[in-house]
Formats: sequence, C-alpha cells, structure tokens
Amino acid sequence: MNELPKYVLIVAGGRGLRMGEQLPKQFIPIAGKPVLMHTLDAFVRYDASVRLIVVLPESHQQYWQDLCREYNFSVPHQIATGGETRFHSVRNGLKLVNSSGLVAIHDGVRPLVTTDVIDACFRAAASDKAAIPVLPMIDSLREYNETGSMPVDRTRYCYVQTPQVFDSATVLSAYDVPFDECFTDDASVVEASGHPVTLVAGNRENIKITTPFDLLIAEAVLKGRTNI
Ligand SMILES: Nc1ccn([C@@H]2O[C@H](COP(=O)(O)OP(=O)(O)OP(=O)(O)O)[C@@H](O)[C@H]2O)c(=O)n1
Ligand SMILES: C[C@](O)(CO)[C@H](O)COP(=O)(O)O
Repeated sequence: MNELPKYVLIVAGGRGLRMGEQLPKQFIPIAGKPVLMHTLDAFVRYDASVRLIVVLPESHQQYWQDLCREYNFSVPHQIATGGETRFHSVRNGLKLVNSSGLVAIHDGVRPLVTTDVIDACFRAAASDKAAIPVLPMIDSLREYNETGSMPVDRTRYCYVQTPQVFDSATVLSAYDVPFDECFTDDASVVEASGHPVTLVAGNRENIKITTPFDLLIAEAVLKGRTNI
C-alpha cells in the first residue's frame, strides 16, 4: 500500500441514551480503562503513526483530560467538539483533516475492532477510495407489512460496522452537504455524493456498545484477549 497519511477520526460525541447511564458509555471503564481508551489503543496497535482525532461532547472535554491524567493515557490525539447527530460530529472532526490521505471514521464505542479489519479497510480504500466492513446476517429476517410480516431473503442484507475508510478529498466533499435523515453512517453520505463504496469482511467481535448487555460482552472479550 502506498504510504498516504492515515487519519483516524473517532466519534465519541454522543450521549449514550440507550445505555441508560448518566455517564456517556464511551467513558465507562471496562477491563481496566474507559471504553474510548481501548478504542484508541486498537488503532495505535495497528499503526503507531496514525493521526488521531477524537470527537467529544463539549460537556465532557475536561472530564476526558482528567481521565487521561488519571490513567496515564499518553496516546497523542487532537480533540474536536461533538454535534447534534453523529453526522454533525463527523463533520466537525473532518475540519481537522488538513492534508490529503486516507481517513478512517470509527465509533468510539467499538473498542473490539481488530488490526485485521482496520488493515483490510485501509487497503481497500487505498485502491477504491471508499471501503467499509460488513457482516452477513446470521438470524432469519422478517419484514413488517400492512397485514403482519413475511420472511425475506437474508442474503440480500448485511450488517454495517466501522471503521469506514475514505480518500480524504472524497469524504470531505461528501460531507459538505446539509444533514439528511438517511445518513446513518459515513458510507451513506459518501454514496449520496455519487461515489461507490467497497465492502470488506468485518468481524463479529467488533460490536457497537449500545446497551448494558453489550458492555458485558465487550468486557468479557477484552479480558479473554491475551495479547493486550
Ligand atoms: N451526536 C453524536 C451521536 C453519536 N456520536 C458517536 O457515534 C457513535 C455511534 O453512535 P451511537 O451508538 O448511536 O451512540 P449515542 O448516540 O451516544 O447512543 P444513543 O443513540 O443510545 O444515545 C458513538 O461512538 C457516539 O459517541 C457522536 O459522535 N455524536
Ligand atoms: C455507524 C454505525 O456504527 C454503523 O453500524 C451506526 O450507524 C451507528 O449508529 P446507530 O445510531 O446505532 O445506528
């Protein structure tokens, strides 16, 4: 892969309402440190030269600085301020991308992302300009209709994960638009700008911590990993 600068934009500007805790989930400690520190560590393990940008709620920026001191967390990173939705948080973070290169956008609450998945996404984006990790559906699927519901062909659908990696010019111009409710991830923004997105294999461990159950799973997986 040619050595373009690699930016990693970690979005952690949300409030974690579905977790039902006062403290936003990205700051909750699991397996010895806050979720967000595990996430940053995963990217540094992949490549220590990545340029990290972390998007945080304005209300918790001092809190994060205090946490970094408390945990002696010294991974270099820039801070951007979160917005009303994930889209707005990403857009704020992208303002700190100041040279051409590749930009990975990753949920701060996906701390179990593996080096293999990060590498596969960067490699695919280096050739295709836009790449995202996906997983096949495991369970049977049904679709609601007017009369009830009906089974659908699960092979036509997939789960979408992060990191979603893009050529910087492609993602910067894609995000220069007003917010649309259809923008549930970065791939949807880039595709709306007319650029196709390449799908690469994700990893089942790479869950997004959303509910208290996810926190238990994430902690168990982290504790089970022997190499960190
Ligand atoms: N305004 C927002 C909303 C979300 N995110 C981030 O986007 C990621 C995925 O979003 P989600 O899991 O939906 O997080 P929250 O919005 O915090 O959760 P909830 O929807 O339960 O409130 C998280 O790392 C979250 O911090 C963000 O940076 N800014
Ligand atoms: C970006 C994402 O992680 C892809 O699965 C997801 O869209 C994040 O937000 P959501 O609110 O949980 O859909």
